[in-house]
Amino acid sequence: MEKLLIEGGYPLEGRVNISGAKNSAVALIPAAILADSEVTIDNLPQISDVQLLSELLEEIGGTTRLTGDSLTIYPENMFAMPLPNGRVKKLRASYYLMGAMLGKFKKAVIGLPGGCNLGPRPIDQHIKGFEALGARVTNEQGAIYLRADELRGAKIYLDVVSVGATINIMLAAVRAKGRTVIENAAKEPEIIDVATLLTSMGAQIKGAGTNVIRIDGVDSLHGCRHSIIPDRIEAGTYMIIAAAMGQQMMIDNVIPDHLESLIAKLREMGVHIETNDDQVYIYQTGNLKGVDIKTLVYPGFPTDLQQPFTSLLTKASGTSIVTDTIYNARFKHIDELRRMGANVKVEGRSAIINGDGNQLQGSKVRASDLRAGAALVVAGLMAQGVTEISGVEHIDRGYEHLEEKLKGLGAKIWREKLTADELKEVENA
Ligand SMILES: CC(=O)N[C@H]1[C@@H](OP(=O)(O)OP(=O)(O)OC[C@H]2O[C@@H](n3ccc(=O)[nH]c3=O)[C@H](O)[C@@H]2O)O[C@H](CO)[C@@H](O)[C@@H]1O
Ligand SMILES: C=C(OP(=O)(O)O)C(=O)O
Repeated sequence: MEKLLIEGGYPLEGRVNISGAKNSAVALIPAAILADSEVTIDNLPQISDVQLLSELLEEIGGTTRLTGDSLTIYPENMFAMPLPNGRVKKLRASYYLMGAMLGKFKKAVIGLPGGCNLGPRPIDQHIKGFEALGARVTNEQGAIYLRADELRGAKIYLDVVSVGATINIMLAAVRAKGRTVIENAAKEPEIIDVATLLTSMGAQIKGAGTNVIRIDGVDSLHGCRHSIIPDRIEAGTYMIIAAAMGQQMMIDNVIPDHLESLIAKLREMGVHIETNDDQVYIYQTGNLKGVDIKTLVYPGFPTDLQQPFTSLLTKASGTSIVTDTIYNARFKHIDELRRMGANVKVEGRSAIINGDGNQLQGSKVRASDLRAGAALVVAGLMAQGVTEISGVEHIDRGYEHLEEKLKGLGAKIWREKLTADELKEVENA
């Protein structure tokens, strides 16, 4: 196990290139199961979630070949191998194997997913969707068993706007007989990306990116080639880093429209931002003003940027209030920020940050989840002295070449193995 070390306080400058989106990649890879010939996915981020999913496709009989940032998936020999345990438990997006395998084989056994511990993360809407399509679904000792004689299109109203349920139902419905209508669907850009891949495979999907998606099932889907959209959460993280420590930073390979809510909030804080088709330029701003944020479904402020944004707010003047309406307990980073000297507390569903005159100090902290890790990286870059972040395996789930990218901007960041004592601490935690 490893830890990240950051010697903070250095101004950052230069360009950083954004990778393909984690939350697209992790749905596109399972989607390839539905094809009857090879699927190539370009602009793939090198992150551990992607590696785990490639291995899962191999477990079910597929072959994968990674060339640079392109993954070719050969689905011809895949079969409905039960996956009740093992890798499926190590990431959230393994739940997409349910929709894809149900669509292709009309059966699947998939262990309940892992992923970031953000409080309860039910999958009842996924199951409601599969059942509406005609599947029998049972939960047996922590694994979901799905079976259908045939899948039939249905009208499905999601009680909660869910990215995962919207994509999972699409994956199964593209092979159902007749029309499926998903109402109150999520509208995230990653949903459009998955619909684009499925359409290139021969699926009939209308309305992805709106709250009503119509899918007309087809008998078979073929291979194709698809390039993943840029990761708006990685881009947002670097924009936050630029606002915190950047003198002049150019962020390349971004779709600025995907980040309107963040851009608006950064401007409200006094950050200077210019955008063009696929770049965001941020330059030194001097004093930052505190702002309030409330996370919402897309196009609202993304919950996945709430944690790194909180770190930035420790530097802003006045009091800021951060409310997460998607995951109201997504505040595990707060105690760690306090360890670094931040004046921040959690009250109910909100974090209250008082940034006045507060200089963070390098400390030993632990990343409890992916974006808590990103928050601690932002804080470490801002802090005086050295910050040691353990729990790096969470960060590796979602940030490609983090140290290289930050070093390219002038950051002092490196990785070391945990000492024997630190390993013991982790084991006992
Ligand atoms: C792999 C992936 O893409 N992960 C993203 C996805 O997670 P994920 O797909 O798990 O998140 P959802 O959009 O499903 O969750 C949104 C809200 O709906 C609730 N809910 C969800 C499903 C369900 O069946 N029942 C239910 O009550 C959740 O508890 C949460 O409060 O969207 C989240 C919200 O943007 C992001 O934080 C994650 O990065
Ligand atoms: C919560 C996240 O990921 P996952 O849903 O994969 O746990 C995230 O990307 O911030």
